[in-house]
Amino acid sequence: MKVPGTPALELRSVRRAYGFGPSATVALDDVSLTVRPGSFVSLIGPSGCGKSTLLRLVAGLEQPDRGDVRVHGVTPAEACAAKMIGLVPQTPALLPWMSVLRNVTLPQKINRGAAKRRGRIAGFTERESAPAAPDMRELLVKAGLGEALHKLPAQLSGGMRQRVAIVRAFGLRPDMLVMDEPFSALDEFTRESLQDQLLDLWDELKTTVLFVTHSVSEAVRLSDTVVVMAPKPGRIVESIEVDLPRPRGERLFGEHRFHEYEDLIRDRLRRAWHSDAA
Ligand SMILES: Nc1ncnc2c1ncn2[C@@H]1O[C@H](COP(=O)(O)OP(=O)(O)OP(=O)(O)O)[C@@H](O)[C@H]1O
Repeated sequence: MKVPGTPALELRSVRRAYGFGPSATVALDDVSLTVRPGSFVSLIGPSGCGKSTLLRLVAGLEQPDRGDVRVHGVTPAEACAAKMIGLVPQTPALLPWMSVLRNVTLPQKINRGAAKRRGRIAGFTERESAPAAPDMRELLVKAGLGEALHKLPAQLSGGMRQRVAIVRAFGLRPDMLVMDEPFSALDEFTRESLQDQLLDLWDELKTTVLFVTHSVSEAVRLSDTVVVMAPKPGRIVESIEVDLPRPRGERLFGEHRFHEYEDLIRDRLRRAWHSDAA
């Protein structure tokens, strides 16, 4: 059960393999990770290093073969039942027959009981158990979707649709938002503008974010911690704390320290890649 003062996320010696015997794929081997409440953590690493597997374990969609996963001290299944975890997939899953506004307000209505369920989990303070539902119309306007409130998803661009999905996920006030390469299909300009809006929402709503990306600059710009992973077996090779001031606007791209972090992470990724190729 949730215990005050526990990490937002804790993985201890987690192993997850697919298949059996010598042909098994070890997607995650002896993975341990601790995430502070309210922090922004990115997972980065070559294809097949277990990033999505890690997200699925955190979201309670799969079980580890060994080790333990806790979200605020409770199991992912308990955390999901209490709607503590929000998921933003690579491609936004919006209901095509509903307006933007209804797409984001409907889950809020459906999940009204979530606050009560959270309240039943021992250790929640009153404020934590019933976080105030944000005004979705206001959040949509802040995310630059003021003109699109009554449009259908098919009338929006890909970037706008993803923005709606992000607002919807934040609107449920999850304690942990799990995002699997949410911007990978977008052009660079749209991507940067969505990063801005994600950072604004994160700053306002103080949600812990676990974010998968293949982009080094995106990881540095967004994160408090960048977790570098390597494949075969999938594992964490290094957690890098990004000590850059916030807010991290466009000016950051011109700063020397930003590029130093990029170089450091690229170096660790190269090593991870070579260790795989060796
Ligand atoms: N359901 C499954 N059955 C069998 N093997 C799987 C399954 N899911 C993942 N794997 C294997 O586990 C390893 C880790 O996969 P995972 O999708 O977690 O990696 P990833 O880092 O997210 O990769 P990518 O960056 O390409 O999305 C890969 O070798 C993959 O083939």
